[in-house]
Amino acid sequence: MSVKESFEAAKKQYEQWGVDVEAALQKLQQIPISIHCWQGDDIGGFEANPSELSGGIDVTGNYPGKATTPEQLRSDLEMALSLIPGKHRVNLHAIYAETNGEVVERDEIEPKHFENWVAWAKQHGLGLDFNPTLFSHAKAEDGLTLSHPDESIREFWIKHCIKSRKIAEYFGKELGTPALTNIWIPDGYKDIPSDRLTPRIRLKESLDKIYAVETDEHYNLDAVESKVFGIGSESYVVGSHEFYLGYSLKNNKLCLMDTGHYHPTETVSNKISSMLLFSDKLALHVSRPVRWDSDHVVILDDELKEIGLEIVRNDATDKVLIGLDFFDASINRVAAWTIGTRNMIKALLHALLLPNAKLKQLQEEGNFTERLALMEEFKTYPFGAVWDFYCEQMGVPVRETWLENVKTYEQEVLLKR
Ligand SMILES: C[C@H](O)[C@H](O)[C@@H](O)C(=O)CO
Ligand SMILES: [Mn+2]
Repeated sequence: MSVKESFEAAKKQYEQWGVDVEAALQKLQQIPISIHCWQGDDIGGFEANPSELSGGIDVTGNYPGKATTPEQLRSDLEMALSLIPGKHRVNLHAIYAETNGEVVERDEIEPKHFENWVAWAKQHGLGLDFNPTLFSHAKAEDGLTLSHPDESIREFWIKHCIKSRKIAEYFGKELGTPALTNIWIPDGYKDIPSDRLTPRIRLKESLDKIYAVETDEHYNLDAVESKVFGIGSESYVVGSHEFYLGYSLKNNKLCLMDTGHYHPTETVSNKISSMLLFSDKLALHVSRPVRWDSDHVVILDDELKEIGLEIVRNDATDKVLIGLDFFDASINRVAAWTIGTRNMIKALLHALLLPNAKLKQLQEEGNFTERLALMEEFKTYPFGAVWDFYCEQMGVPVRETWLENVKTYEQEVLLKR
């Protein structure tokens, strides 16, 4: 059976339950995923005076072919994007500035250092998102930045964040789609703090100063990302979930939830509906924590499907800005992007193909038997046939055939670096 024939047969099965498969595919095309550039070079960046990766995050593995120049990174991203159905976004960090070998301090970065990225994004019809980089730097060596007791250090990072928001605003203006500027800081303590409040007061004051500088919301949206612990901040993180949830609600910012930043049995999927009741938008970093915030490549597991469902059945595809955040250097990095991003899209498609209205109705009626029966039976509906058709229709390889493209690219490009 051809991909189209399998699709037609699958479509009939879904249609029996009132699922409009064509409409689902249309909708799916309109959901952008923000693909993080840092999977391609193990969060190295291109600064003229680079520092070792710090901030309590870690990339393990030594797979050959890592991108070491902006051109290589863009070429690798192009390769991955050619294997991923749909039009997406690329998420940059400040350390990906291009300064022609000149040392430009982080508090001095300008839009001109990202002109090549913008030209490239225009060429490929991509949106861009942005992150100030408050780690891998001498002024973050003790693990404190915006909450640092030393005012001059705080001021340095405040300026860096303001400059970053201006760069994102430039992205938004140039590309016609607002950029999300996400602030994540590593600040915290290894051991039990004697004062949890004072660093949080300082963080709040620093954020207030950053956001006192206005940007146009047509071009830049602001997000803040919390964390539960990191390497070296096991006992206390200044920017906890409660801190940023409170801050974002009070100050009309987006709360960004990273799926690796919560306690092991705490799920982000269960938070989305509550948060959307009190906030127009929220943002995600979809990752896969294995025992800790290990940032493994995203797989199509139950939690990913549940996240897709919460976005789709709550009609929140325009309200939840989906970004990815994983970095695995033990496998081919182009494959890592491809696997993780395709899985995120699969989770959304899976959700779009469920009879969500019917399932909601069963719950309202208290018919939990039928609710469970249908939810379980739909797990073996021919979702794969619809996914294959979507890939074919969008002009990207069907099923695992994309692996051949990656292997050829590895031989011809990556292994020659
Ligand atoms: C590189 C990212 O900004 C970083 O991973 C951050 O988003 C994070 O999740 C830290 O744990
Ligand atoms: Mn993250």
